[in-house]
Amino acid sequence: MSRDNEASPQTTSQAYIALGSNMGDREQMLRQALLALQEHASINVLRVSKVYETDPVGYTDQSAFLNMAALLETTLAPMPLLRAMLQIEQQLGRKREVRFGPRTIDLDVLLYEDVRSDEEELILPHPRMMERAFVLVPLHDVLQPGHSLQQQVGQAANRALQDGGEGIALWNTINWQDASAPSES
Ligand SMILES: Nc1ncnc2c1ncn2[C@@H]1O[C@H](COP(=O)(O)OP(=O)(O)OP(=O)(O)O)[C@@H](O)[C@H]1O
Ligand SMILES: Nc1nc2c(c(=O)[nH]1)N=C(CO)CN2
Repeated sequence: MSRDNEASPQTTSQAYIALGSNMGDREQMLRQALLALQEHASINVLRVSKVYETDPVGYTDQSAFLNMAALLETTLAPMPLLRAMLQIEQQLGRKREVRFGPRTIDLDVLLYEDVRSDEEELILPHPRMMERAFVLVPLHDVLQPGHSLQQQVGQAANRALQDGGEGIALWNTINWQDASAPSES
C-alpha cells in the first residue's frame, strides 16, 4: 500500500464505499449504516447515491438487494477505515455465512484516494467493482466531477440502466445533509 497505516490526524482523505442489503428491512439497514458512519468521530458522509433495487449477482438463489454508494471524508487510513466499517456491519447484525450470499448489510471500500493495495484484507480499488453494475450505477451518482474514472463509470452505468437487462431499478432517494457543510441561513 502506498500510504502509511495511520494517516496523520490532519490528513483528510476521500473514499467511495458501496453499501448493500438483502435481509430484513433493507432500506432501514442502509440508513442505519449511514448514520453509524456519520456518528464515527473520524468519518464524515459527504454524499449519498440514490438507492437501487438490484437482482442478486453471483449467488443468484437469494432475494433482491438494495444497493447504494457514498462518498466519505475521513482522517482514518484505509485499513482502519475498513475495520470501522466491519465493526458497523457487526453492530447491525451481519453474520458471515455464504460467500456472496444473503446479508443484512455489506460495506465495501471501493476507492480510497488513488491508493492501490493488494493485501488480502484490503484490496484497492475493490477488485470486482468495475464488473458490477450494482456498484457502478450508484457510484456514478456520487463520483466527484472530473474524477479519473468518471467517464468509464458513467458509460457502464448508463448502459446498465438503459438495457434494463442488468436488473437494476431505482428504489428511493435518501436526503442527506453533509454535516460539515455550513448551514444555509
Ligand atoms: N476493498 C475491500 N472492501 C471490503 N472488504 C475487502 C476489500 N478488500 C478485501 N476485503 C476483505 O474481504 C473480506 C470479505 O468481505 P465480504 O464478506 O464483504 O465479501 P463479500 O461481500 O462476500 O464479497 P465481495 O467482496 O465480492 O462483495 C473482508 O473481511 C475484507 O477483509
Ligand atoms: N445485486 C447484488 N448482488 C450481489 C451483491 C450485492 O450487493 N448486490 N453482493 C454480493 C456479495 O458481495 C453478491 N451479489
